Amino acid sequence: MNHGITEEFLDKIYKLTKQFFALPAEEKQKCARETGNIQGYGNDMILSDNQVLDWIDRLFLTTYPQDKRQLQFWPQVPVGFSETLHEYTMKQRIVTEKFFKAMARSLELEENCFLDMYGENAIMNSRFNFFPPCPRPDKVIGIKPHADGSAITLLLPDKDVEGLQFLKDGKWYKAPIVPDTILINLGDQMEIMSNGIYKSPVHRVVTNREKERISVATFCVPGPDKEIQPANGLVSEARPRLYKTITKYAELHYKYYQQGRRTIEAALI
Ligand SMILES: O=C(O)CCC(=O)C(=O)O
Ligand SMILES: [Fe+2]
Repeated sequence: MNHGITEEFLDKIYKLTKQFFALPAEEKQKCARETGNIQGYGNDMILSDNQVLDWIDRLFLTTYPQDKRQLQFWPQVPVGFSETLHEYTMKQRIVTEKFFKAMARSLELEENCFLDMYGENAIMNSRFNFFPPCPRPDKVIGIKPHADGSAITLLLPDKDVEGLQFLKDGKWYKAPIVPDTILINLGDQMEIMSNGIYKSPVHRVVTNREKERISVATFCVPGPDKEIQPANGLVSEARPRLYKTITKYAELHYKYYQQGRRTIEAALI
């Protein structure tokens, strides 16, 4: 996609992410998540005793709106990390707006139709993922199968190491590596707004024995005050409404994810 973010800039994010995860543990711990808080650095959150943990370390930061930032979790090292993340966030805002408008036009809807539902108070969360080499890739997964709970996700997958796979017709397909490209993944809330015309794909990340892998996913989530529902123009007798009106979907999503269930089922009429 022609997103107006240069390859050099994406490369900078890629390098800073690698540098952050390469820091000694005690340095990363300065950004450590506190119990009950999703923001910060840590491994997979534990919600139940029988949960199978994902093979992953991550740094999760709310980047937008700016007053939702918890800057105590933003790394001081590597130098430039926080400034670059701020810059990336502002660039991503522009991409998001263009994308929602293009999606509306593609369905012959009024241009701001999705953007209005997404809202002025929409939230952006950036998750920096690190998958260490895994001695048992046959047994352990990096991120369990899921569809994103966002409206859309801007994803920067690793430039060199594969791992991301998409499910189609019961089979897993590898996402090809395309360096310095933002992959826009549709989340469940886009599926709902489009009344199921666009689907949020199920995907997972597999581990490998030799190489570490990183990725940066920015989840673009409608404002907590917003009601998300199929756009009026996409509901007709021929195509009845498929989804309920939902709010705060992202909160529900995490619980469903850890139980290995698809959240979208909760939204189906
Ligand atoms: O690591 C990747 O390529 C995908 C990450 C992902 O699916 C997620 O963070 O939701
Ligand atoms: Fe995902």
